[in-house]
Amino acid sequence: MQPMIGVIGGSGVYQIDGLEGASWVKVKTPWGKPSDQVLVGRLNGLPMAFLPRHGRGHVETPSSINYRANIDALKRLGCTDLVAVSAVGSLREDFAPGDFVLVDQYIDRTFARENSFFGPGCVAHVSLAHPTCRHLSAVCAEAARLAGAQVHEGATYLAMEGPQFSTRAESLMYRQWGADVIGMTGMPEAKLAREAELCYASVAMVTDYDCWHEGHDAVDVQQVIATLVANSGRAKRLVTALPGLVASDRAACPQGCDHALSHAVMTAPDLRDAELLTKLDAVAGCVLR
Ligand SMILES: CSC[C@H]1O[C@H](OP(=O)(O)O)[C@H](O)[C@@H]1O
Ligand SMILES: Nc1ncnc2[nH]cnc12
Repeated sequence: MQPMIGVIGGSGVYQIDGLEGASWVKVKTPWGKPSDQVLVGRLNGLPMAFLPRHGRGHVETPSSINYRANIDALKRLGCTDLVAVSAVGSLREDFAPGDFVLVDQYIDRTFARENSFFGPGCVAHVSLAHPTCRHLSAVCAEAARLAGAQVHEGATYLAMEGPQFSTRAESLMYRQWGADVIGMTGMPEAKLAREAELCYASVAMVTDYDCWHEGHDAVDVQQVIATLVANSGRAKRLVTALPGLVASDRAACPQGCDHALSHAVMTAPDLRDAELLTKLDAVAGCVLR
């Protein structure tokens, strides 16, 4: 099977360069509107899609992003692998602004977002023990090194609701909990990618030390933007390196991300809700049909 990489751009990443035959396409989903149109094209012969998570011009807040529509749209377009790029605050001394971090665990503190494709009439429980794809994360780490970044593999991402940044007491508590980085969008994005049986890697770009560090000013938007601007070349080179590192003939995911729903659906076939099954067509059609 030929892979197709979907890149989800975070704060400061609203466009990717170098796609051949690129065009912005409108994708309709049963979950409502995605954050924006999706840029589709080819990079070094591989089909790619790009969706700015907050929309071009940064219109959606972390809580107003329609995560279900975004993941559905990318799956509907044929994506097999998602690379999610995010700005994060660092909760540890050795993750410095400018560093790239491959997230492999989450603590989900979000509370005002739709976090599942499933529901009454089609109940499913996927495993999140290993919420990101190890294989795709290793590919992204290599791409980040090729792009000249300082890379840390393995980190716990604290997903907060926002939009305000944390209080100092919260920031200190998250450090005690063992979180390494903090952001506002990693969840439910990773959960939904798993439900949609997509390989998902989170490339977090450290922009600040949040507000726990005695030696640094508390985070503000200017700080985040300044670091993102300084890092934009590396982020672009990372994306450009991806097609060369992904096999053109894609084997099954060694971790089973592409079969996450195989034993997850609980609802008896004759009691499943027809309307919900129709909505699930793109994300889960292959196990429900
Ligand atoms: C501009 S600072 C806060 C903002 O940046 C991060 O966005 P993303 O994860 O999409 O890069 C953070 O999660 C907040 O949404
Ligand atoms: N310190 C921080 N907290 C939450 N989200 C962020 N995004 C970038 N820096 C952040």
